[in-house]
Amino acid sequence: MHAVDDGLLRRREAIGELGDALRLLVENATATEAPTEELLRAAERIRQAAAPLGERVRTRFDSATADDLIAGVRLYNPVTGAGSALAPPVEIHREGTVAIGTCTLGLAFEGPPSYAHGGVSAMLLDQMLGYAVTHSGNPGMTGRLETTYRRPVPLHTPLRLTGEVVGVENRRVTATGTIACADEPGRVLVEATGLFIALRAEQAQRLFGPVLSRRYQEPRAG
Ligand SMILES: CCCCCCCCCCCCCC(=O)SCCNC(=O)CCNC(=O)[C@H](O)C(C)(C)COP(=O)(O)OP(=O)(O)OC[C@H]1O[C@@H](n2cnc3c(N)ncnc32)[C@H](O)[C@@H]1OP(=O)(O)O
Repeated sequence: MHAVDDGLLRRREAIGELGDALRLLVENATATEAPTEELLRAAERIRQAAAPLGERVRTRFDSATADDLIAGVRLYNPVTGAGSALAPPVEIHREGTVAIGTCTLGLAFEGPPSYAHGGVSAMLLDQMLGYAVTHSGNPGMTGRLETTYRRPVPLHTPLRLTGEVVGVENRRVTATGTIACADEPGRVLVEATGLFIALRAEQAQRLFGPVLSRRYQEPRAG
């Protein structure tokens, strides 16, 4: 169990506030039919708001200070992260061995008119399967993801997602998942089967060693 001090808690709440504001901005900017001049004024105001946030930033090799990689706290995950403008965000909990996710997709996720983009559905399912795989105690990276689109996924409609591990064979973990409307969970819209590969120690070190050692071994410049 990791202790979370008040400062960190407050920062995480602030990141969630900013994420909410960004998601509202993205949805309104996608849905807007405001006059053209208003679009130009908004663009200028948004650039002004973005500037101070860009004054002190991290590189791809620095995890966010509010994250906890060991405990799996990832505030900018593009599917679940409270701080991500890209995330619906999906809320995930577990019911037995099954991961259950809930979200509603806005117009920013549109592919075919009024329905979700197929790549968005694949991203959500990759996350659901990855979550189930991680919590099964056999974490790995996605090696293959096969997605079957049975029916289009409606926007502005509460969705129910699932993810579940169905097989473990040495370093290969197979998981399946679904997307359905929350009010009709038995009617599958999209389903996926994924193969996740547990990393060898040497692979994990090569891929994630630099980020982990910068975060957990080297003192950070204040
Ligand atoms: C508490 C925390 C909670 C937090 C929750 C977090 C949720 C996280 C959610 C995250 C969700 C998002 C998740 C993401 O988005 S993960 C990001 C997307 N995935 C990647 O970027 C992975 C890129 N690929 C690689 O890095 C390597 O190819 C990997 C590591 C996957 C395998 O490495 P490598 O290529 O060196 O393989 P190996 O030599 O070790 O072979 C191992 C075994 O696997 C078999 N094999 C390999 N590839 C495939 C394949 N494609 N199909 C079929 N089989 C395959 C292979 O034959 C061998 O089998 P066997 O001969 O032993 O039988």
